[in-house]
Amino acid sequence: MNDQRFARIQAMLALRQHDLTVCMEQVHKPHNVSAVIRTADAVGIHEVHAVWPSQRMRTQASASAGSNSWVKVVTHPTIGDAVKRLKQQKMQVLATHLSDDAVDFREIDYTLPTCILMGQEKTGITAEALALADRKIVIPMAGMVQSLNVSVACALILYEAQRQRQNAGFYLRDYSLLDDDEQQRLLFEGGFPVLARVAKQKGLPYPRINAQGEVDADPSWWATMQSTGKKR
Ligand SMILES: C[S@@+](CC[C@H](N)C(=O)[O-])C[C@H]1O[C@@H](n2cnc3c(N)ncnc32)[C@H](O)[C@@H]1O
Repeated sequence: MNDQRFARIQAMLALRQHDLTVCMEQVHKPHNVSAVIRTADAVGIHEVHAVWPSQRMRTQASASAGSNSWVKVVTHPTIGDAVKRLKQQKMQVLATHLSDDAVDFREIDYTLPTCILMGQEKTGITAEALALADRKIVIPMAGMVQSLNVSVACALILYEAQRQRQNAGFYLRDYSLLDDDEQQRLLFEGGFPVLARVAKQKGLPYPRINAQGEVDADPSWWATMQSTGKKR
């Protein structure tokens, strides 16, 4: 890949906040899912979670502006599975909830490993999610409507987290805290999208990207990439 692209992806990797995430509980409108993913990318979130009964989540390309390829979406069959995994990662799990006993979202310390649970468009957060969460948070409302759009609410909270993390120096790193395999995946898929697509189709492992931003693969890997797969 060219030097500029390589430098840009490396800079993005260094700013990724490995311990900040969002979990969408049955958020089902594609434009909302895509808008959440787009905001996640903008604040440097590398992985978001979704409770979704089927594996495939529908997103809307125009609302995500390409951010889908940079943000990994991990789906879970139940909220219990999702929260279990997040707690294994030592995250504080914050449920967004429109209730009197929820705390103002600006009172939270987002420099701690944090997951924000967002609820379904119509029905909101489930009772099960509320029971599993560590705290409930709310964005104060002073108008006539009861709630905000889910992606708007998510953006407000994520940018408060971004503000706190920026003040704490979390966006000043020049090295990435993501694990090496994940950095390599993003460098290959972002730097060589056509090769990545072919490698995926052929079931080939991704090669390493070297310090110059080049594909470091042996001749047999290239030969398999170029083969048509047809028998002669
Ligand atoms: C349209 S709201 C759902 C409204 C639903 N009737 C309820 O009572 O929760 C969809 C989601 O957006 C988020 N949300 C919207 N407004 C919010 C607010 N003022 N504070 C916190 N979260 C909010 C929550 O995640 C909520 O579950």
